[in-house]
Amino acid sequence: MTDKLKPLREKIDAIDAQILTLLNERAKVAQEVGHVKAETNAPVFRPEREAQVLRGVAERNPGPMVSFDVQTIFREIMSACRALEKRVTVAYLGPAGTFSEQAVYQQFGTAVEGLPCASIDEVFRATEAGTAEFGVVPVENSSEGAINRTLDLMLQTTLLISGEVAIPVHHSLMSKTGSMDGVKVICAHSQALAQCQVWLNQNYPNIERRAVASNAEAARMAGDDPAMAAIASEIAGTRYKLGVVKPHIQDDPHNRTRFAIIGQLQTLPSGKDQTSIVLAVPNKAGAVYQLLAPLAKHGVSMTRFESRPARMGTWEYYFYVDVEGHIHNESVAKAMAELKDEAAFFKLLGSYPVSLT
Ligand SMILES: C=C(O[C@@H]1C=C(C(=O)O)C=C[C@H]1O)C(=O)O
Repeated sequence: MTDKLKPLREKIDAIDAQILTLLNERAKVAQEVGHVKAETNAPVFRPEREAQVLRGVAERNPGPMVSFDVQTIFREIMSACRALEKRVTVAYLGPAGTFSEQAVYQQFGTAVEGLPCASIDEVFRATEAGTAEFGVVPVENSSEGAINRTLDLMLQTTLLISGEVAIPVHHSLMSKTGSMDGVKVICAHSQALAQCQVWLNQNYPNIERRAVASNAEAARMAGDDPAMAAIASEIAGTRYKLGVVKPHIQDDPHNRTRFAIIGQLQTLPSGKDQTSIVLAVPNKAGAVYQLLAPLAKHGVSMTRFESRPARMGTWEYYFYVDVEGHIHNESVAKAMAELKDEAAFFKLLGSYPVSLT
């Protein structure tokens, strides 16, 4: 056995030596890119370029490595290279261990400076103030729909959407002891409680459910108090030394949350992009139908349509619309210009690469 392994391990050692040399060659070029950018004060993080690199390695991947894993590795390589130019600071809904933190790493890799914030409002404030160059905020969940606070803040902010990232959301029931003996309350963010309600009704209908600021906060509380259980990610559970009572209790096994990367950056076209806008229409018959006509006219596909009450005491709405393509594409630009003319209110939220996952 050892005789057979020895030459194979020598092969791996030789390949690793080559990988190491190549990684550092790449890192040196990234440093040069950093110097060029510093001369012109150009942005360090370029989401469109990173999306192209990640799509490219998946397209060219000959296997046997699966493309998802190749992309994970290249994301980390780019993250480390980028950190040699400058370590980007990213605000997110904390504390550490939340799905928002996972979304940060999914987009930026782990060579970033995370800035955990107490609320979605604070993520916007920290990014607007420049304390963080980017913020990561939840936009919608596949089971529960829009994250209304984010949509409302998008309306007011001067920031743009620079990118998006979707992550699978798996909730686990956890407690200090790993059992439900003596547990009086199950804590989680209200969204997580909603995403697990069928399972909770079937399994623990008589235990009180309490909504807290975040799942990670619930995990922290459960770590302090054996009478509390938490619904959170297992990452958060590990952080607060919880035992798993039952993994993956979310009602939808494909539960996902989409996050927006917000910042000052207007991302350039990557070749596979999306544009987000907010609109309001005059209060008259057929207005919404008419409003969307420019999309059909210019062959622009709509991928999302969400409404929010305008909260001005009347039955008026803001419409959050995502379309395929970048504002620098002629058809999208023309459709947007016409929409803007027609609408009672129009705001471009940004154009950015479609998320890989
Ligand atoms: C090297 C660059 O800077 C960053 C790092 C990248 C990389 O390592 O490939 C890609 C884009 C940027 O976020 C670049 O802009 O090309």
